[in-house]
Amino acid sequence: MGGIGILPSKPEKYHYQPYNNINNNNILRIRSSKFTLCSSIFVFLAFIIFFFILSPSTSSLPTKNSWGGPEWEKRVTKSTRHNSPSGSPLTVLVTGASGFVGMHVSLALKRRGDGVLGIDNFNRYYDINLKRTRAKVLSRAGVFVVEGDINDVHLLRKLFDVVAFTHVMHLAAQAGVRYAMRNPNSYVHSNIAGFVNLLEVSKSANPQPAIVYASSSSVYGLNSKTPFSEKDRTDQPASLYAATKKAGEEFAHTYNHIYGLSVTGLRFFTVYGPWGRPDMAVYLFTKDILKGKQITVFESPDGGSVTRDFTYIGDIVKGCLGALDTAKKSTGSGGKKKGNAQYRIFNLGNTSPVPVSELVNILEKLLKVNVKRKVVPMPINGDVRFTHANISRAQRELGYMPTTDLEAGLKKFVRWYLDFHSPLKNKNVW
Ligand SMILES: O=C(O)[C@H]1O[C@H](OP(=O)(O)OP(=O)(O)OC[C@H]2O[C@@H](n3ccc(=O)[nH]c3=O)[C@H](O)[C@@H]2O)[C@H](O)[C@@H](O)[C@@H]1O
Repeated sequence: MGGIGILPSKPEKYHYQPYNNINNNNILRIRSSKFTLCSSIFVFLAFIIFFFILSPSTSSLPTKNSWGGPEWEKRVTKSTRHNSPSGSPLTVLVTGASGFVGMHVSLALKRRGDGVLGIDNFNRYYDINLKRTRAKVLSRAGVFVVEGDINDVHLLRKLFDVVAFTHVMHLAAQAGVRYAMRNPNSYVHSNIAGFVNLLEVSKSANPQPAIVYASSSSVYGLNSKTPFSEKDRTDQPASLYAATKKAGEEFAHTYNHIYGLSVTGLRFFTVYGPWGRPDMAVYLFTKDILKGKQITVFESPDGGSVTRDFTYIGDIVKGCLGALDTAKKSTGSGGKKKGNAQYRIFNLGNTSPVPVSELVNILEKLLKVNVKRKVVPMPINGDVRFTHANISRAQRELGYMPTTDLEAGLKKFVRWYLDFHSPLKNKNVW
């Protein structure tokens, strides 16, 4: 893992001691300071080993990092080459490229001829094999995914030295609403520190890229006005995850204001589909239903159903591309603002909330298995009762129009799931 804590957290005072002032007393002091230095190094190493290797709170951090060298640079440059017969192709850095949304967006960009480079830390929050396989699919399409962390300032600077990115599609995050109570630090690390690091490097780049970043429907928290509009309150987060996503939005605004970075935030509403995340309900339920295991379905504290505005990945990809294509250039360069820059935020949802119980009914029908379900009150872990997107702003400004209803989208998911997990499948074909 490279680069954790590379940006200084505390200012330090520099003590200068001239070389020619060294006498015998000083030698004794130097010896004792050597001892202090050695013990400090030992304590420091013990700290590093505990926090970055052994500590369970950082177990989702990547375990290896490898980048640099002429071959690596060649691959970076090749991946960002355009292949577009017309128009003005983009050069996009996609963070979290081996994630669910990251893989789909990277592929879509590459297929239409844009230059795309991915970065992903391949952490172990969920099945690493799924992430590696997504990276293989990308590699076959000509997208190189650099293995590294967005907290690594040296790596990010190097990437901006090698490539003049026009856009950053920032999708890297510690995802999952419920896991945030178990491991809050990993959310702060990725969703706040990592994002700020990326904004820092982007604002200093010349040219500055336009930033499009993933936010979440969870920022609406306890808002009860439906459908959720971008103008509604987002200052009542119900989960630690939501709080870090909201913080990300605030940092994006600050960098837009101070440095002239063009920023666009996309609030995704429970995205599902092929290559989806194993920690999410659609994947989780499918896996357990097929194993004949009982699934747990949450209901609201008053006994009502919990509903979500489930949004199909194909629709989300169109929204992401719409945001990239309409993003205006940043106005600053090399860390200096030269004028006001574009600042936008959009809901990307499906505008038709479905109760989770209905999601289970559809899966039951598609999988042809009688579902054993246990209905329990929603745990107090930050889940919200319902989400429902008002998408008129995205429709107007991005041409965003979701076209996949839950049943059609689940059909595609199930087909992929069965294929991906088929014991007959030769894994090398991915
Ligand atoms: O749209 C969003 O903002 C968020 O959507 C999802 O969060 P969530 O809506 O909780 O998605 P799932 O984990 O797929 O859960 C969907 C629904 O199933 C319910 N569920 C989940 C798991 C379970 O065992 N039982 C159960 O009833 C949840 O309460 C929720 O209502 C993602 O995990 C977040 O990363 C994302 O930011």
